Amino acid sequence: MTAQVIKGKELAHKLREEMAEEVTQLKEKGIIPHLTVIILGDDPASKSYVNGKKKASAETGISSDIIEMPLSASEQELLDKIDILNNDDHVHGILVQLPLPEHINEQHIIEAISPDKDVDGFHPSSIGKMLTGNDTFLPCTPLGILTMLQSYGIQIEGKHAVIIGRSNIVGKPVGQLLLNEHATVTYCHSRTKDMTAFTKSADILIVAMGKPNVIRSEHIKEGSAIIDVGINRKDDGKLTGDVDFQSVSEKASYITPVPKGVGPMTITMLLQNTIKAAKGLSGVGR
Ligand SMILES: Nc1nc2c(c(=O)[nH]1)N[C@@H](CN(C=O)c1ccc(C(=O)N[C@@H](CCC(=O)O)C(=O)O)cc1)CN2
Repeated sequence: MTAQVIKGKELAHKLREEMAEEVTQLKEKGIIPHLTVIILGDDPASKSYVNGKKKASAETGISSDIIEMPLSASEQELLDKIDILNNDDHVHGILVQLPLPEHINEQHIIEAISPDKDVDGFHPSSIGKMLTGNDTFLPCTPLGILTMLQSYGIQIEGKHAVIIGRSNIVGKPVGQLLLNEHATVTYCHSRTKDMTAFTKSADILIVAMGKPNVIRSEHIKEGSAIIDVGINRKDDGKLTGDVDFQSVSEKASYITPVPKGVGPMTITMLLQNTIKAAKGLSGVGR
C-alpha cells in the first residue's frame, strides 16, 4: 500500500481563498477583522511563526499587528498589554506566542485574554465549551487536524484514534475533538507502557512527541491514517517530523508530510478563528 499524502499546505491555501471572500463581504459591512499577536524575545522559530501569521493574515485581507516585547518583560507588563487589547474595539483576536519565558506564568496570561478574543482557543472558558461540545474557539492545531481528516473523507466515527502526546496545545484537545466526532480515543505519553500495542491498533494515529522519526512502519496498523505534528530541525537545517515518512507511507493509507502538512493548517485555523471573533464581536450572524 502507498499512502495518500494529505497536502496540508494545498488545503490551507484553498481555505484561505474562501476566507478572503468572506473577509471582503465583512469589509462591505464595515467590519475589518483584526488580529494582534504578542511575542516576547527573538527566538527564531517563534519569530518565523509570528511572521507567517502576519503574512497569511494580509493574504486573506485580515488586518494584523505584532507587538514585540523584550524577553525580560514582566508578567504584569504583559498583563497590562492584554488589558489594553481586551478593551480595544478594533482588535478582534489576541494571541500570545508560546512558549513564554519561565518567569511568566503561562496560565495567568491565557486566562487574562478575553474569551471573546481568544483566537488560540486556550482560555479555560473555550476549553470547557469544547469539552461539552458547545460552540467556541477551538485550538488551531487540533482544529487543523480535524479539518484535514474531514476534507480527505477519513472516517472518524467508531474508529480508534490514538494520540501520542498530552500537551495542552495539541495532544489533549485533539483527542477531545475526535471524541466529539465519536472516535474511541486513547492517549499515550512518556509513561505509557508498551506504546506499540496501542499504536498498532490505531485507525488514526496522531503523533506529537517532538522526537524525529520515532514512529516507523512496525509501529503502525496497515491502512491507518497518520498525522505527524512533529517539527524537528535536523543538523542540515531541514525539517523532519516524528514519523519516518518513507517506511510509514508504504503501510498507511493516509499520511501528512513535514513540512507542508499540519503546520500551514495551524495558521489557517487562526485566520478562521479571527474571522469568527470579528463576526461575534460585531454581532454578525447572531
Ligand atoms: N500561541 C500559540 N503558540 C504556539 C502555537 C499556537 O497554536 N499558538 N503553536 C506552535 C507554533 N505555531 C504557531 O504558533 C506554528 C508551528 C508551525 C507552523 C508551520 O507552518 N510550520 C511549517 C514549517 C515552518 C518552518 O519552516 O519552520 C510546516 O510544518 O510546513 C505554523 C505555526 C507553538 N506555539
